[in-house]
Amino acid sequence: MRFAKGHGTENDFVILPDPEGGLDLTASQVAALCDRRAGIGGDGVLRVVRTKALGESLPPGAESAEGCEWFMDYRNADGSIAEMCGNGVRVFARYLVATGLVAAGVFEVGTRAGARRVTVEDDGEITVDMGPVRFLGEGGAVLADGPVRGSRISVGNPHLACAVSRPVAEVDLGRAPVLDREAFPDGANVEVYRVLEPGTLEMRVYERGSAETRSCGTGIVAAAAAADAAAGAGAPAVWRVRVPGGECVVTLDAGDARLRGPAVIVAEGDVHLAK
Ligand SMILES: N[C@@H](CCC[C@H](N)C(=O)O)C(=O)O
Repeated sequence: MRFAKGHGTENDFVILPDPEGGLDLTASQVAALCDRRAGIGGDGVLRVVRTKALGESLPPGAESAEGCEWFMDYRNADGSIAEMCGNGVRVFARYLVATGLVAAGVFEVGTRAGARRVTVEDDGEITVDMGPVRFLGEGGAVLADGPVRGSRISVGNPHLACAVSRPVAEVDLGRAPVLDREAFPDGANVEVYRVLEPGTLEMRVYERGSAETRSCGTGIVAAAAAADAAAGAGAPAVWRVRVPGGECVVTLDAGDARLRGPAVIVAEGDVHLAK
């Protein structure tokens, strides 16, 4: 099977072109592909499929994806399915353009959270209109080195964005955060962030289904939105978010968010899928 490998601020993905939807990708095949020793290695898999060829109906709320030519079938490294992946959409868009499947400019990508508009910027960076950012109240988690509290936020997928007062490098994300199952029935991605100056923050994330990653687009948006809300009147609305893998820019606009940053394809080849 052909594959490509790409990343957005070092959130890395195995890309599987399956335009006509013939591939019945199992969770164990995804986990084998994402294995960093026995496989290609990645935080997730992006299956590139025509929306018309999808062998499944779209979840409620994702109807707007029906009009998109291309659908990002996103899987976490453990094989679980997630509604949205902000860096994944940017890498997916880069792949579509690099392979000539779509002309550069502005186009839409279908996801399980609905259609997402993508802009290929003149400098090569990719901006995604991430849709609405929904605040769902407060929540908490227990990390390896203690409890944290923050905002429960949906960016299509669930997040808990927690402000911390120490450098994020000092937070122990070596173990899966323990979440309150009632507040997070589907689990959550947990971000720890610290505002460095108005409009700039640093963030690390423990992703549902993928453990700690070096960046997470939806998590970057969730952290920026939480910081912006905490800043109150006169908040910057544009946030530079530094993550271990680089930096992205989030623009918050009337409840919606745009995410801008680099996305690159680094390899392509053939891979044997596990049985
Ligand atoms: N890395 C992604 C988020 C991927 C999905 C997440 N792990 C989940 O299960 O919700 C991003 O860039 O947004």
